[in-house]
Amino acid sequence: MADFNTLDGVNVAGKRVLLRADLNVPMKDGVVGDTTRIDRTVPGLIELADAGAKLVVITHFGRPKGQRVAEMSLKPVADALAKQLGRPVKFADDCIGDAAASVVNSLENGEIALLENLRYHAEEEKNDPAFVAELAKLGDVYVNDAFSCAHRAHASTEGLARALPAYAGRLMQAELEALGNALEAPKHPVMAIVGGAKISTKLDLLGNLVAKVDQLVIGGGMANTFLAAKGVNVGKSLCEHDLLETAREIFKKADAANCEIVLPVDGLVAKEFAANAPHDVSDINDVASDGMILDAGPETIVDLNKRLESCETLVWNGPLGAFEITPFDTATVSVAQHAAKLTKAGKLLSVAGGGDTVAALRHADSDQDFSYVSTAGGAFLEWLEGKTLPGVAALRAK
Ligand SMILES: Nc1ncnc2c1ncn2[C@@H]1O[C@H](COP(=O)(O)OP(=O)(O)O)[C@@H](O)[C@H]1O
Ligand SMILES: O=C(OP(=O)(O)O)[C@H](O)COP(=O)(O)O
Repeated sequence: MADFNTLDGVNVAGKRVLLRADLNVPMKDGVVGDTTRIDRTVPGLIELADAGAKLVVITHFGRPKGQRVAEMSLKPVADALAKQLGRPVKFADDCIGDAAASVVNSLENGEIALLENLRYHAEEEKNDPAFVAELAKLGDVYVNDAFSCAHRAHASTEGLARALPAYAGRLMQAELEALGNALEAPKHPVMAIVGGAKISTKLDLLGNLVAKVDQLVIGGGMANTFLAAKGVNVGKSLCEHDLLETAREIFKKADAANCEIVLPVDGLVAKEFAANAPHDVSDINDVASDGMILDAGPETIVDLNKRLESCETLVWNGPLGAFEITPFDTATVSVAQHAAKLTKAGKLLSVAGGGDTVAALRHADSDQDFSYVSTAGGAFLEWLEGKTLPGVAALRAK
């Protein structure tokens, strides 16, 4: 039995259900680029709406840092959500105050509304009690269906669970069950691939992850900080130069835990971040000082695919390159397809997660063949570390 409150047996008819979803989806030119997070949220919303709830969906989008950044409005997401639901979605252009209240008050049983980006208010990430109270006014019960945000102790993921009767949504429940089944006692050797661009928020967790896995492949933008920590010149590549000491600590922890850290040996280097930008294959020690490493190179790809063949389990968060722009999707696509092939042949258990990682696997046409694809990236890695996730802890039976 789950050690958190689920929706089983909860009567939501006529109640205002404040549901925290994660609709932080990849967006391209103002249009949702990958609907996985929406698709996975929809069945839980339909269950609640059909049970007669007045459903108020709240989510963040991007990192606007408390500002009303127009490109981070949820309006296009409301349209995509309505399309996937096959039902109308009312939209309020603020998540608190009169704008939110008037939309919520207009809901009939079974109707659905989406409120504007929670992170337009800096108080959201601060888990500010007054902001929690403002949000709590909009609901009779709270449902957290955002497993991919459960590693954040924010107002909408943690504070609200303390302010209202609180339950795990169906997606949250399914994610925890599926990850538990797949990875509670993973078969070794275990390889983790961690790439992507959220370096500062993911770097710390790598220090614990090295104790759980046999090989840690660091790729994408994340790799550059580790390469720089080893004295490699990464030119103008995405790199957090103030985190080099943290990266060095992780090398030490990996050594102590007998975990091999695998870094790229070559890269595709371009002078601009653009599709089809002129680029060279460069040895990792010869990156031009005005160049950016936008993908792993061919030698690295061969090495990673070979390593995968002697692994039993793969966990993956974060693409190996800027996969949205060709040809910098090459490494991600190749490794995804190889892992999918090994999984299909019954030789590998593969679990991947993260908003962009899922989009990358779809782009590689490999998502169907992975053993499990989670909507979560950072939260999934923190769960794997064995950390208590604040968003889950707050749902524990009280
Ligand atoms: N070498 C790189 N340089 C710049 N950006 C990169 C690089 N490698 C990957 N990225 C970017 O990382 C982003 C995904 O990172 P992240 O958000 O951490 O993944 P996820 O959403 O799956 O957790 C993608 O937009 C991709 O373009
Ligand atoms: O996309 C998300 O996480 P992920 O990149 O780890 O998959 C979540 O929406 C959390 O977003 P955040 O990392 O800005 O808190």
